[in-house]
Amino acid sequence: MPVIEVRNLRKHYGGKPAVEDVSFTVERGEIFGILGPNGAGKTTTVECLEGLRRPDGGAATVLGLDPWRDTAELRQRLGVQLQESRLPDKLRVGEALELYASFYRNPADPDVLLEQLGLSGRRGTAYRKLSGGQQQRVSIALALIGNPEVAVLDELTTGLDPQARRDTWEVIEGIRDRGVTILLVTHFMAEAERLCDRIAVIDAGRVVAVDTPAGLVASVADEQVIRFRPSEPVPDELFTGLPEVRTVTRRGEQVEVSGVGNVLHAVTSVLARRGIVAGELRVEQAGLDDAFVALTGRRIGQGDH
Ligand SMILES: Nc1ncnc2c1ncn2[C@@H]1O[C@H](COP(=O)(O)OP(=O)(O)OP(=O)(O)O)[C@@H](O)[C@H]1O
Repeated sequence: MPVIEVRNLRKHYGGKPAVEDVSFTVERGEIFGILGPNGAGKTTTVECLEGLRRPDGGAATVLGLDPWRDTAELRQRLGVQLQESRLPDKLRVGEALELYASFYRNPADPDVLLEQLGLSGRRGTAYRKLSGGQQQRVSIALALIGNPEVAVLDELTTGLDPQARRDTWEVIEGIRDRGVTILLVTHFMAEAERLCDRIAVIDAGRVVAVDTPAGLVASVADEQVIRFRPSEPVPDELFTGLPEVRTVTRRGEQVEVSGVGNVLHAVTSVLARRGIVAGELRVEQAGLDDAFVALTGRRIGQGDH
């Protein structure tokens, strides 16, 4: 039996759709990613799984339980890291863990958990005195203090520097190795690619693909991405009219053209005819980032390189 099963989930806020049609299943021991741009409906989906919101349509079960009806039972078995979870500034790390442990039937040993998360020296430190990465690890510890079978981690590494982010990824892999199934909400491509066994790509309240990171990349494997800085402004239409071109995106002055076949020749020819020089020209095979653009027509995870 899957650990999480979501079928045609739907949730509207005041008539406005947040989740239109979301279906996926998560198997025991997986790190399953929900990837999508801001406002895609990721948080609403996981809030339905946590019993915090009642779906308007469809069905969801977690560990065979109905999150809305069996909330009390589910809370004992599901760990939740809240988005931007904040604790009272003066609360010490050890106190926070003891407090949260008291909510559970069968809590983890706070000292063991702090050791596993590299926080054993911080037991007596006030929450506000911790670095961003340490605060994040405390919020992960709080999600795990009830010894959950499933943990939902929402925007795990948002706001962390690259080193703290990599350290956190190692922590998550360690938790999975202990047998905890993890549902990871993210808009960072590198995070999804590195950590997730499978990913549901969500856009505008709908699942547009569910696959392994490699499978998602393979779906655009014949695609190339050309990046360059034109010597003068060029309109998108110059490229979008070419049969080889799929998408045109811009990052500041840089133009990114993705396409298939001999797209490089097509792009450089059209530029040459106009006497435009393509500075800093680079050609790359498609990655998860590009698979996402191909699936949704949009780019997310900027700055995540
Ligand atoms: N309580 C609410 N009341 C009304 N609208 C809401 C509420 N919560 C979310 N929304 C809207 O529902 C849509 C989906 O939001 P949701 O937070 O689920 O997306 P998300 O993918 O998690 O985005 P983010 O990455 O920004 O958290 C958005 O358009 C959002 O503005």
